[in-house]
Amino acid sequence: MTETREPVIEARDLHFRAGASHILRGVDLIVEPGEVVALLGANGSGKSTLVKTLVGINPPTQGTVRLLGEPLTAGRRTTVDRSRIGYVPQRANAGGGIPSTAQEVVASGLLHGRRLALPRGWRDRVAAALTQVGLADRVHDPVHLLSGGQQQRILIARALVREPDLLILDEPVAGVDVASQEAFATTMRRLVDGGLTVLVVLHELGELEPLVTRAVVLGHGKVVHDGTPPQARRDHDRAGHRHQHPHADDNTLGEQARALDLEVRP
Ligand SMILES: Nc1ncnc2c1ncn2[C@@H]1O[C@H](COP(=O)(O)OP(=O)(O)OP(=O)(O)O)[C@@H](O)[C@H]1O
Repeated sequence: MTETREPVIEARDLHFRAGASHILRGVDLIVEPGEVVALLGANGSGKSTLVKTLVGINPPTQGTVRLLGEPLTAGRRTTVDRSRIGYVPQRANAGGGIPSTAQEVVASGLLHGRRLALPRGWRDRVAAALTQVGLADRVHDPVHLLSGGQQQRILIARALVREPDLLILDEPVAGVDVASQEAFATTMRRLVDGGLTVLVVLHELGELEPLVTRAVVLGHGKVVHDGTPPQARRDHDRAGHRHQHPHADDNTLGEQARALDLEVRP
C-alpha cells in the first residue's frame, strides 16, 4: 500500500444544492491515513450525498475536495489516482438485473479511468478478493442467485480487488445477515491493520464498533459532532453498565443521537 502523509480526505466548506434543496451546508471533513471514520446521522441528513460528493459523483456547488493529496475539481481531469480508491454505493444491486457471475462483477472493479482491459493476473486477484469476503467458492455463481448479504459482500470484493488505500462504503451492512456482518468486520479488521483508511456510512456501529476511531455525525447537511464514537443504547441493558453520562437531549447532537438510537459519551 502506498504511503500518504497528507490527509486521505480533505473536504472544505462543501455545499451541494439540487434544485431548491440545499443538501450539504458547509461540511468540513478531514480523514487522516489509517483512520476508520463512521459517518452517522438521521435519514435524509445528507450522508449519501456527502459520500457521492467526495467520490466525484455529485460535484460540490461550493467548496473543495482533495483525495490522497490531489484536488478533485469538477469538470476537469483530475490527478487523483482512482485505482487507489474503493467505493461501495448504498443498496446497490450487485447483479444489476444482468446474470453476471461473481467473478465478472468483482473483475469490473479492476476497470477504472481509461483502463478497458483486465490486467494480467486478474483471475488470481478476483479470487483473493472473494476469499477476503468469504465467498471463494462462489466465483462462478450468478450473482442474482446469491442472498442479499452475499451480494453486498460481492460489491465489497469489487472495491477490495483494487487493493485500495481508501475505502468509502455507504451502509455496507444495511439489511445484511449477522454472519455476513461478522465476516465483513473481520475482513475490515485485517485490512485496517494493513493500513487501509476507511470512511463508512452507518446507521449503527454494530459489529464495526471496535474498529471505528472517530464518528462524524451529520444533521441537516452540517457536521453536528466530530469526535468520540457514540455509544450504543443497548449498553444500558448490559449488566454492570453505569449510567453516568448525560443524554444531551437539549442540543442538536442529542437529536441526532436519538434518531440513531445512540447516545454520545461526554
Ligand atoms: N439529487 C437530488 N435531488 C434532490 N434531492 C436530493 C437529491 N439527492 C438527495 N436529495 C435529498 O437530500 C436529502 C439527503 O439525502 P441523502 O440520501 O444524502 O441522506 P442520507 O443521510 O444518506 O439518508 P439515508 O440515511 O436515508 O440514506 C434527502 O432529503 C434527499 O431526498
